[in-house]
Amino acid sequence: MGGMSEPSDASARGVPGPRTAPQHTGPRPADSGPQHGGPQQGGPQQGDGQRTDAQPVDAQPVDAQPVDARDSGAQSAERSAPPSGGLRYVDVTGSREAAGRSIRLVDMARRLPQLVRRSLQLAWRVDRAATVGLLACQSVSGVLQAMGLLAIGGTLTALLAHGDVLHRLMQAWPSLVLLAGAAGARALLAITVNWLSSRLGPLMKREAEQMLLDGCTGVELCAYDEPDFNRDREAADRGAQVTGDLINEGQDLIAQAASFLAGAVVLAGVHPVLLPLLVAASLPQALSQVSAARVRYLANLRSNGDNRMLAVLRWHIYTKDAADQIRAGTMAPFLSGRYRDTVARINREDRTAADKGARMSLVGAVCGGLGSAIVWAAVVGLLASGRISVGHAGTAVFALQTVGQSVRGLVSVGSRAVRTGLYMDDWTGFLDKAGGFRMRRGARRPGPPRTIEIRSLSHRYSGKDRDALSEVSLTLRRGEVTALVGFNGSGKSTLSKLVSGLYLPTRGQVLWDGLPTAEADPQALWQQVALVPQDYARWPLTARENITLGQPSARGDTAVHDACGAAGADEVVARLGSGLDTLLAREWLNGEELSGGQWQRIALARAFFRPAGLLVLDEPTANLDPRAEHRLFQRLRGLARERVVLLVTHRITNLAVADRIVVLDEGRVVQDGTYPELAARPGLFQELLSYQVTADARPDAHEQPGAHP
Ligand SMILES: Nc1ncnc2c1ncn2[C@@H]1O[C@H](COP(=O)(O)OP(=O)(O)OP(=O)(O)O)[C@@H](O)[C@H]1O
Repeated sequence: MGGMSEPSDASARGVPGPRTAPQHTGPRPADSGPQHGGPQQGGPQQGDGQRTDAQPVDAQPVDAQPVDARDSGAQSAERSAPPSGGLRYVDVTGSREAAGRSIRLVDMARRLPQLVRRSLQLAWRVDRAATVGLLACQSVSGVLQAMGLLAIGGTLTALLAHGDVLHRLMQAWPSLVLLAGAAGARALLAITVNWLSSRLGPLMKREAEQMLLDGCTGVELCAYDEPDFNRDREAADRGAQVTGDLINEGQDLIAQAASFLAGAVVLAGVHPVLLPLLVAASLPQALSQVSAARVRYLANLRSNGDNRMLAVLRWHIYTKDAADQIRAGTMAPFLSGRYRDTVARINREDRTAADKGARMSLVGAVCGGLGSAIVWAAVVGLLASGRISVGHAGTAVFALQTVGQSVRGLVSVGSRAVRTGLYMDDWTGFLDKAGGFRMRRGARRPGPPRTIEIRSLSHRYSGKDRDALSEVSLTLRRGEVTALVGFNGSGKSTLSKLVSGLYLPTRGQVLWDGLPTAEADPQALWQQVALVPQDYARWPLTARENITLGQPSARGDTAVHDACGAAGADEVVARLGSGLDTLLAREWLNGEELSGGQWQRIALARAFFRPAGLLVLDEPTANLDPRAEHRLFQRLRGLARERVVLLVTHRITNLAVADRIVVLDEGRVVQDGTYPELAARPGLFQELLSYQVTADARPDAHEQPGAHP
């Protein structure tokens, strides 16, 4: 832990990113609210992904994959972007580009009702009263707008009629009262709509996040080995964050549509030719707006790889994790240079898009101006030919303005809503997809295992062309410590995860007292698992919570102290300012930082605290000092008395504690026996032993480097 780690690809993108990071040392974008050590860069509004009203359609992120993972379907424009020193991100499916190209007027018209429905569904789920209130306010507001426009007509007709001024004013006053009343009521309704929307937006966002979290915790662990799953999960996280915007956009759309309808009804009443004429005249401008939005969107899409690269660079430049290495390695000029080159490419892309968008807007504005001139000419023509009265002409002026504004508003809000809808698609798509990985195992609840039988087990990770484990058969027993040894990549951790039921075997079985892990209730099974993985979590929680994992024992702190004693973590806790109540987080989070070895002791205490029938220790002493390591191995035998213990370690000399040693090589069991047996038998174990003994015993091991010739 604590080494240089890259941000997740979503944290690297220029859009609202995920807030998920398993450990407080891990990277995460800055939009994640209270952070525990993640990057302060990036965040939700980076680079081209800035979501502003002024820029209605922005970047859709592409999906981070190493460049060689690109498939033939990747037709993304990112291919043409110059690589950023080898590593770059590509859209493996090209789906985002396709989605971007689909921003057309007709697609918008098709998608908008769907989006409004979707936003209302989610709103209904979180707050029915507010949803009903919103809809009611919008409907009433639309009706009032139509009444207001009609009242304008009545007022103008009365004021422009023949007769004395007093009489005309007397005729006009009911319409004037209606006009003022409608305007006042609409203003009040607008405030209410605003209030209800701001109440609903955050609720919807949190609900969407909650649904996503539930979706994620309920999937098989193997899902995380699927590139598609990871890509979709991060995209979904961004989608969850924009769900709150959808209510505002949905409301804007409803308001604009109501305003359009009100104006249209009034305009149609003035003269039937005016409405179609106005809509036809507004079309070129609407088309140019949508085209300009598409150009910006696609340009942002082309820069996405570079934007992600910027976030990766920022992460490494900003954070403490790499700060020492940047200094000691004098890397700052190199990293800044790469950052500057990447920024220059993005700027070029932005400028081209801005120029093209401006040209399109200009053409649209000219066409719009011509269209308006035709409509106004029609009004004048109708008035001159006596087909409409002066009062009607006045009404037409206001209605024309209303309809024109709402058409422009519909297009502008529509393109924003369509963009939000694309993000939302990622969210809903993921929730559906998570179903594909959702845990569907049996319902039988295993107790503490007496034996765990691994029967002809093979396992292959997704996308790999060879098995990580092949035809492994062995039996683990309660009261025994079984050690797994072998070279890096020989399959030790994989086997420990299969034994723990975290993975299900591709072939063969893991049987807990005869019950296959695939048929056991996973939650009940994991109640019986105490696991210290190689990369254990450093939860930004109190020391107590770090040990109990939020599941305290009936024995209270006594059980916690016992576990600490067994793990050597009692010394760590004793030095903490507030003992078990100390927050184990970085100082800027008001916590206390621990060293790597101190963390490892806490992780061990966590496992020893758990009343589980299987204890799995994967490299449990990698960070421990020799004394702590020695003590741990001394205690292991006692711990094994009531448990099945599986130990993965490279510390061969400490293996004497194990009842049985299983040697793995390239996913196969090549040796199996006690320490004395294996030490005496030629084979891989002897070889491993010889390296360690030789390294420790080498006379030159303790000499000064300068003493060598
Ligand atoms: N999540 C994964 N997805 C794909 N391949 C994986 C994954 N985890 C491990 N592997 C592959 O499976 C093989 C076995 O890995 P495993 O982690 O089990 O080895 P190990 O013996 O524990 O290694 P080490 O001693 O380095 O910890 C390796 O080739 C590794 O690349």
